[in-house]
Amino acid sequence: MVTIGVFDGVHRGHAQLIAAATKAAAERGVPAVLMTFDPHPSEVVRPGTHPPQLSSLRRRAELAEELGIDVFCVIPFNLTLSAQSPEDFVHSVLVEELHTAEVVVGDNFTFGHKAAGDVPKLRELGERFGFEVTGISLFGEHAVTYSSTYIRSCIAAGDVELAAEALGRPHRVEGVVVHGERRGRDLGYPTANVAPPPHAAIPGDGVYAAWFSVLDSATEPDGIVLGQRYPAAVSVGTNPTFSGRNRTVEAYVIDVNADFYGQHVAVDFVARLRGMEPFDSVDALIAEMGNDVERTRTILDSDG
Ligand SMILES: Cc1cc2nc3c(=O)[nH]c(=O)nc-3n(C[C@H](O)[C@H](O)[C@H](O)COP(=O)(O)O)c2cc1C
Ligand SMILES: Nc1ncnc2c1ncn2[C@@H]1O[C@H](COP(=O)(O)OP(=O)(O)O)[C@@H](O)[C@H]1O
Repeated sequence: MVTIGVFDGVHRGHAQLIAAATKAAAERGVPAVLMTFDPHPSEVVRPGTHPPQLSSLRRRAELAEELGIDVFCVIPFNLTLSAQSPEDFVHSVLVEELHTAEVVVGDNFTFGHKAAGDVPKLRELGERFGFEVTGISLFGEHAVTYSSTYIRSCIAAGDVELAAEALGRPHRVEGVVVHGERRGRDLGYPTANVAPPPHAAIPGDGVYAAWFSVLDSATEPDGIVLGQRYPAAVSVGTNPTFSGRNRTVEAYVIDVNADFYGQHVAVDFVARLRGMEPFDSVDALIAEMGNDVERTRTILDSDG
């Protein structure tokens, strides 16, 4: 039993598809296989068009496993694969490699050269090669169909609450903590500057309440439990008060004093507090940061 797609974000629509796939696998007594592609097909077909990425491959694998997928299979996407006809793709990958008994996909699934294959085409090929095809209707709420594209636009607009509703969890930005301008400490708010991987979907400039966690580490920071979430007030932007140029993601971890440099960390964006502002004075910025921290405490207290 195979389900196929990019599955970026593993959102609630994906979760429904995966639920149908794992159920079908259990009924047949076969492993539930999720087949995905890397790099993103659009980057291969039209270089320079990589969409902002909601989740790393590793994170997608973790989330798929939590949802009951047995085998997470990554097909290296390249021009040769993109040039395959729908028939060749199905024959070489689904039939010869995986001996698929059933394929579960979303109703909008397309495959093969120029996305010429669709669900009816897959059904036709299923009849020819002897596998069943289940098409799942797309899931949404409040008059929107949940999709990776929709969630990317929520995140770009800074609406992390809407993104979280569609994802079923807050949007996560992962990265390594790097050195910044060494200003935070003097302001009274040291910030862990998170350097995300290329293409990561970063919320629009602003200040956010978020959960911060250290993911894995050779030397865990003093007083920090790996994987545990800590409340943080997070700034995304160029620090216009200081006429900064680089866009940074910086987390002030509340009530914590630890050395985060070099750590692999995650920031889970829960709520947007305000926009990024150029303040007239450093004191005005510090006062506003104090407000941000108090609001973050309140929001995350009720978030559990
Ligand atoms: C909660 C919070 C809110 C912030 N809001 C702003 C802001 O509105 N305007 C701004 O210029 N910088 C803002 N910053 C960023 C600070 O300017 C930045 O953290 C400080 O310059 C330290 O930079 P450094 O980490 O490179 O040393 C904010 C930072 C935090 C943690
Ligand atoms: N509560 C905290 N939240 C974030 N970072 C902290 C905290 N306490 C100590 N730190 C440490 O301070 C560093 C940030 O200090 P800062 O003065 O902002 O310098 P820079 O931005 O140049 O790294 C973080 O990378 C981390 O190692």
